[in-house]
Amino acid sequence: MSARTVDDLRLDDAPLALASGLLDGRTAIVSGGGSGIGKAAAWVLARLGARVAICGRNPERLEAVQSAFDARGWPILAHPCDIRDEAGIERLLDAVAARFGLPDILINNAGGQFAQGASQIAPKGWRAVIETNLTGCWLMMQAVARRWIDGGRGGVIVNVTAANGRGMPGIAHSAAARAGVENVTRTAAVEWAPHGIRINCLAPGLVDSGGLSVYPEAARAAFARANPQRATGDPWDIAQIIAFLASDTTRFLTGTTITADGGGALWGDLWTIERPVYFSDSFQKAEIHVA
Ligand SMILES: CCCCCCCCC/C=C/C(=O)SCCNC(=O)CCNC(=O)[C@H](O)C(C)(C)COP(=O)(O)OP(=O)(O)OC[C@H]1O[C@@H](n2cnc3c(N)ncnc32)[C@H](O)[C@@H]1OP(=O)(O)O
Ligand SMILES: NC(=O)C1=CN([C@@H]2O[C@H](COP(=O)(O)OP(=O)(O)OC[C@H]3O[C@@H](n4cnc5c(N)ncnc54)[C@H](OP(=O)(O)O)[C@@H]3O)[C@@H](O)[C@H]2O)C=CC1
Repeated sequence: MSARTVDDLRLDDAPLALASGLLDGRTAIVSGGGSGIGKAAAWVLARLGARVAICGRNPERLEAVQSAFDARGWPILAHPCDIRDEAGIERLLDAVAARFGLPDILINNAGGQFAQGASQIAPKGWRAVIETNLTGCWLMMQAVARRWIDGGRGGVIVNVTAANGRGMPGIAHSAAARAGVENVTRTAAVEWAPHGIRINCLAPGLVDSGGLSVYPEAARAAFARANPQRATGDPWDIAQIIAFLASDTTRFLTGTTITADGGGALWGDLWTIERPVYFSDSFQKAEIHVA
């Protein structure tokens, strides 16, 4: 696991931070479990003993993970679902209930965005990202929490957001959505604590998953230099922290956000679109055009 690329992932062999068997008897739902961070999370949770249900829009990706789990004898449910569709979420939860019973863990990982300057984003694009990264995440957490509350039992939610503390130049819609998820997490952590529901966020910095292919080549080339470690993380790094947050090891942790970004919140200049000349090393102040 030293080379931090998704191609090098050895999901079966990479060392686990937590004791195997820690999640024996638990059921976890992982949204976006067919690829990248969600797929790695599904693997970690299964290796720790959990039964796993994965969802996403693309059935082929889910089926590939299902086949891999079947080959290992790990219980899995692969159920296509768009997290923006509340009726679809109810069907997902019904399918999980029929197969495994009420889930114990929700990993709210599905999400994505496109890179575009803030002044250029069309209303439809803004709504698509907010619907996915904020509303979709919310619909999932509310639907699962309702079932826990109705069932008189608690559970654990991990919301995967993105490191947004210094803003996210080039993805303003996602920055707004992720900040919203982090705040509703703090709110729900208080409101749902009486029901034994714990909820936290994990905010990754740049992680070398297939999802990065949507960014311009020039921006991608600079990603690995945009933090003090001068490296991207890999999905396994993030998956281990997801499992940590999902386990009873963190039973005293709720309403918080863990940032895993190689120190990018402290140092580094990240652009998901082409870096404006204003921010280049060669920029001279006289170049500023003041009307
Ligand atoms: C220091 C700091 C550390 C910060 C460190 C953190 C950095 C974070 C880096 C994050 C990395 C990742 O998340 S990597 C993983 C990300 N994976 C992805 O992003 C892939 C998934 N992305 C998506 O699925 C899409 O982006 C998303 C829009 C959300 C999906 O929605 P839909 O399928 O409904 O959307 P579409 O139908 O495709 O498009 C809807 C509209 O959105 C707009 N739109 C869509 N794609 C567009 C594009 N490329 N360019 C312009 N506009 C676009 C158009 O208006 C579209 O309308 P029309 O014009 O009518 O078509
Ligand atoms: N890689 C990175 O550098 C970072 C990633 N993140 C976030 O981490 C999460 C995982 O990303 P990553 O693994 O890197 O990238 P991927 O693109 O591989 O993963 C995104 C997953 O979300 C699913 N998804 C997207 N939209 C929906 C939807 N509307 N309904 C259901 N599923 C959906 C996708 O499946 P499908 O397309 O089949 O629906 C896919 O499996 C995302 O929320 C991402 O934004 C945050 C910070 C940095």
